[in-house]
Order: sequence, then structure tokens, then C-alpha cells
Amino acid sequence: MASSRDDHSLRKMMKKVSLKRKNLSSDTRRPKRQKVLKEEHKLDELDWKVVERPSAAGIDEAGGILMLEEVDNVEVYYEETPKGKVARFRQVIEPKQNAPARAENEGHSNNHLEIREEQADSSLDQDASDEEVHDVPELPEWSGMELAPVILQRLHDQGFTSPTAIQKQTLPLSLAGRDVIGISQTGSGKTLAFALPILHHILSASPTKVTKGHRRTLKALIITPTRELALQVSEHINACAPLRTEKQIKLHAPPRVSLATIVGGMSSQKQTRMLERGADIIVATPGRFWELVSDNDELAKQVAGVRFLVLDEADRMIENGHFAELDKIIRLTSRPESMESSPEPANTDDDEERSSRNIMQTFVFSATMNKDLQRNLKRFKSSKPKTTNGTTIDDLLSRLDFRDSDPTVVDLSPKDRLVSTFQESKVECLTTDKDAYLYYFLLRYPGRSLVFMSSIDGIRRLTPILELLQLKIWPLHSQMEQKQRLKNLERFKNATKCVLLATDVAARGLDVPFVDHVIHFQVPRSADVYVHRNGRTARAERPGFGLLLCAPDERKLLRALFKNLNRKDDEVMDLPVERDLLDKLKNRVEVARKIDKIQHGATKENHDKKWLRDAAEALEIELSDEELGNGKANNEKDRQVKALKRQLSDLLSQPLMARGISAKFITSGSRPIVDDLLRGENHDTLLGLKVVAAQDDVATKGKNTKGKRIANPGKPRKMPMAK
Ligand SMILES: Nc1ncnc2c1ncn2[C@@H]1O[C@H](COP(=O)(O)OP(=O)(O)OP(=O)(O)O)[C@@H](O)[C@H]1O
Repeated sequence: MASSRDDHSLRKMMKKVSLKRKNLSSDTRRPKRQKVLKEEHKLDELDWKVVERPSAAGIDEAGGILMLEEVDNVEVYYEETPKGKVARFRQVIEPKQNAPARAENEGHSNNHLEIREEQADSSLDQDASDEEVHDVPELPEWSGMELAPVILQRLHDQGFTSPTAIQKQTLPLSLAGRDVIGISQTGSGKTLAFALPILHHILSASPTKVTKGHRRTLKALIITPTRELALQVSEHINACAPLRTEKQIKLHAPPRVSLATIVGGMSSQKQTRMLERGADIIVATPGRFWELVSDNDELAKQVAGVRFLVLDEADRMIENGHFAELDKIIRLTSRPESMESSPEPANTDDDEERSSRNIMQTFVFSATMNKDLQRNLKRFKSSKPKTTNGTTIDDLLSRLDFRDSDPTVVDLSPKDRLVSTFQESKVECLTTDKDAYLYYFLLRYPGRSLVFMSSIDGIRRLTPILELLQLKIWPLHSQMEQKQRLKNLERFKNATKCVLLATDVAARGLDVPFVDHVIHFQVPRSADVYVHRNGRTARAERPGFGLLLCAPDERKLLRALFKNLNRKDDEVMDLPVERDLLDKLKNRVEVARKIDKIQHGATKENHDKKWLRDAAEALEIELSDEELGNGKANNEKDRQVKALKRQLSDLLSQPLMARGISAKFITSGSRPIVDDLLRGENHDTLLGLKVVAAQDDVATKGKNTKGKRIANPGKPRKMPMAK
């Protein structure tokens, strides 16, 4: 430690001396009038730089914009060409005080970037002391890990005073250079379990000198199955990386740890630029990353020499149609057959490459991974059936070239695969009644609810109905634009009483704090999906609640699901439902459905009519109002919608009273609501009911299918929370 400090001071001194010398010599050489250079560039060649944003993932109020870039000193002018006006861009290179006239003296062109980076680089060295943590926080629970002080500081800042179980068990292994397969329940902190060793490795090395022609070497490649998860993983890593001082930001000093997020749905040109600048860590989804790496030999080389390879939610990766790309990426990180058996590099010119290839660490994490697979790992190590075309998780793991002869499997998943702070329940009802039960649940237990549906069409059908019922609801599915997906996710994160209606694109890994309820509108198709969906609530030891809506034709599925989880379906508690209220809500739902049906039909018709109008215009024929559908039928529909909307608004304005409540004499009913009113425990919209958490209501009133009360229905424990 002492010697590294001495080294550091020495470097600082030397830097000052060399800076002085530079200034001195430049003063003597600086010409009186400096020439301003103007150079012609293509849009992509300009000196773009990423703009600091409040949220690391960039998904904030700015409308879901993923990344902002700006460029200084660019003149835009227009040139007349045979094809019309074309915009041209000219970078204006003004001489800098600290690095004057280098372009002229050394004949360099386009050295603006170089000058800026050189300044940044010197500032990094000068500022290194700012980055140091002077008072390493006392975090005894982390002490055995020997993590870099700045990481401890950042963990402390986030209130992470002790490692979670999976972190405690895997970090000593990964910090000791081992390959790790980590399996632990949803929300148990797996992201930092694989991210902290990577950050520690980068921060323990001396900072990379970022100058033109010398960019960062890629240290870690993290692959995740969905875009949202990739952005979230980046956000979690950034939250543990050193903060930049104001001075460093002002001087455009490069960050100590540079991270690039490469996902589909955003400009690949921007991502290419980011990669050209170089990054220590890349977090990516397989499709887009393969698109970029297959076109870029330099990047492929970097991937081949990567120090850490991480597959997050590995088992999902084989499901979502990107297996082929993932396989090709994995192949890049594999050693050629000749190197596999030589743990120590031979003494050749390629020594450096050989040694980096031999020490790559592989981390594979998920909340679900079957036991056979874990047992099979050792078999894979020896047999490596790399030529099979199947797409099972076994197959995926068989393709990984673990450098460790004995990768360690840390499996902390609970036996019934349920998080201990999670309470589940179910409602058995007709398919046609599901909308009403959902509406009932959302009104009865207001909170942040994530509703999973098995089809995009289902989401398209239900969203407008719940909107008509005046719920705050946003859809999320793969056919939406990425920007809109992120915007809706961010809205969901920031509101309190709201609903996100999503497909399984939101089932894995998403860490939305304080999701109160997960509702399965249909019985999920596998136990893994059920586990991951439920994992969006009850995270980091907080309480959470899950509700399954099961139609008669789904009963068989339900039984199979619970059998898979080693449980009986009749152990699951039924949600207690106030039937009177449910009936009233059914009326509202019915009217909302009618309105939507007419409006939906009208939208479709308008779409068809637009096509007809356009065709008629192109053929220069005139169509009558009747033919264009502008006639009586349309007016009739408008009238119907107006009447139904009036009816719905009427229904929505009527108070919803539980059985046994008198609206006129609130003290006379069979329910003691006055006390609740006085204590402020009354439900806002359902008169006569108390405000109660769904899990508490189920625990006290719930019965199972056989009508039995369960003595200890697994009431969620309240645990100490991280900030
Ligand atoms: N040591 C810690 N102490 C307290 N909270 C932590 C700790 N480590 C991580 N967390 C928090 O716990 C939450 C869940 O972490 P994370 O998203 O990594 O879970 P996960 O195991 O990857 O879940 P999933 O399987 O659903 O992807 C996050 O909000 C994270 O910031």
C-alpha cells in the first residue's frame, strides 16, 4: 500500500514537471496568430462525446432517450448537388492553450480529439487523489472480501452494509479467480455478485491511459437476454463504480471505469462510436452485439482476449431466439483446441494473448437452473459436445470454454423455489370474468402492480378497457418501440398506484423497487416463468404478493405447474373476494368493454377506409360518402359510444359500498366503519373496507380450495431493508 502511494506521488510530480516543460516550450514556439483549421467530415466521423445524464441507463424523464451525444465546434453548411441540397459538416479546430499549434507543428490533422483527451488524461493523473477514498467506511461484513476501497465506499453510499447470501458465497471464489455458476432466488443480488469482481479487477490495475490510438482494452463482456435488463445491469454497475469529481467532468476526463451498453432498438452508429472509443465493460444483448462484432475485427479480437465473460439469466438466453448469436459470441471467447490443454502459456510471440485467453473467468448466473444441468457440468468439461445444434441450457453450457478445470456451482435456490417474503394466492374463475377480478384486485389493493399476460393481443385488448376504468396503466411488450418501452417502464417506476401490463419481456431480472403485486392473468407455461415473474416483487427481502387467475381449462396446467414446484395446487390460498362489490365492478367492466369494442371496430374501419380513399385518389375516381363509410352508420356508432361513456361515467361516480353498509346512516350498518374512518384506515374507493395489504388479507381471511384455513400460511416476514 505504502509503495503504491509513493509511486503515485512520484507520478504526480513527474506529471507536473512534464506539464510545465510542455507549457514552457510551447510558449516559446507559439506563433503570434494561430490558424483555425476547418476540416470536412462525415457525420459519424465528428468528435461526438457522450453527455453526462442523471440516470446511468438514461431512462428518465427525457422520454426514454437512451444516450445523448454532443459535438463541439462544428459548422454545418449546405451544398447544392445534382440530387438537391446536401448538408456538410466542418469541424473547426481551434488552437488550445495547453497544447498549442500541434496541428501545424506536427502536421497532424483532426487533432481536436487528441488534444482534449490529452488534457483529460493529465487531469486524470492530477485528480487521482480526488478519486481516492480517504475514509474507507467501516463495513465489517464485507471485510473478508478485500474489495477496492472505492467499491466499499459506493456500497456504503447505497446502504449495502452486508453482502447478500449469494454475494457472500460467490465473491471469495470469483475474487480468487475461479469460474462460478451462481443460482439463487430472484432479487437476491446476483448482479453485484458477478459485477463486483469485475470492478475490483479494473480498479486494482493502474488507470488506462486514454489517448488517440490507445484505447481501453475490453475487460468484461456481460450478456443479458433483454434490453431492459442490460440497461439495468449497467446502472447497477455504474452505481458501484467511482464517482467523477466536478473537475474531472469539466475537463472531460475519461471515467475510471468505462462501460458501454449495446442493445437493439437504438442507433447502432452511436454504439459503434462508443465501442471505437473503447470500454472496460460491455453489457449487451446477443443480437445487437453480434451484429456489431461480426463487422469489426478489432472488437472481435478484444472479445477473444476478454478477462471476464458473464451470462446473466443464462437459461432465458436460449429461449428468446438469440441462441445462434450467443453461440457465435461464445465461440469468440473459446480457445483454439491447441491452447485448451496448456494452462501455462508457451514461450511464443503470442504469450500475452495466450495468457489472457487462459485466465478468462466465466460467470453464469440465474434464479432457475435445473439440478441435472448442474450435475452435468463436470461431464461437459471433459466431453465438450460443441457440434450439436440443440438449444437447451445444457447445450449452451457445453459450448462455454470454462478455463477452470472445476467450475463451482453455488446453488442457493429454495426448495419450493419461492422467496420467503413472498405470499401467493389464486382465483379460479371463468375466462370472461378475469377482467372483472383483475379490476377488483387493483381497486381493493392499490399499489404498484405488474400484470403478466401471455399474448401481445391480450395486452392490446385489456389496456384500453382498464384506461376507460380510469386506472393508471401502461403496456410493455416486444412489438412496442424501444423508446416507448423504456418510457413506460420509467413511468411505472415513478408512480405509486399503477399497473404495468406486460408480456414475459418483463419477467426476468427487472429490478423495479417496491413492486407490490405480480398478477398472472393466465397460468404461466412453465415453473421457471412463474418463479421469474414472481421475482419482480418480494425483492431484496421485501414483502411481495402474487395472484394467479386460473380459468377451468387452465386447471390441468396449474396442477402441472405446482407439481413441478414440488407442491400441491390446493395448498395455495384463494383470494378473499367481496362478491357484492365484484358484481358492481362487473357492470363497469361490461360497459367499458362495449365502448372499446365499438371504438376498436371504428379504428379498424377507418384504417381500411383510408386505404380505399388513397386508392380512389390515385385512380382519380370519386367515391360517395356511403362508399367511404362516412354516412349514417358512423353517426350511429358515435352516438352509441357517447351514450355508453355517459353510462360508464355514471357508474364510476357511484360509491362502491361493501355489503352491510348504509350510505345514509354510516353508524347503522353491520360494519363498524366510523372507527376506521376516524383512524384513517378506511379504504378510499370501497366504502366499508379497511386498507389492508393483500398478503395480510389472504393470511387472515384466505382459505384454500378445499375451504380449509391454513394455520401458518406463510405470512411475509418483514426484513431490514437496504436504502
Ligand atoms: N448487498 C446488498 N445489500 C442490499 N441490497 C442489495 C445488495 N446487493 C444488491 N442489492 C439490491 O437488491 C436488489 C436485487 O438485486 P439484483 O437485481 O441483482 O437481483 P437478482 O438476484 O439479479 O434478481 P433476478 O433473479 O430477478 O434478476 C437490487 O435493488 C440491488 O440494488
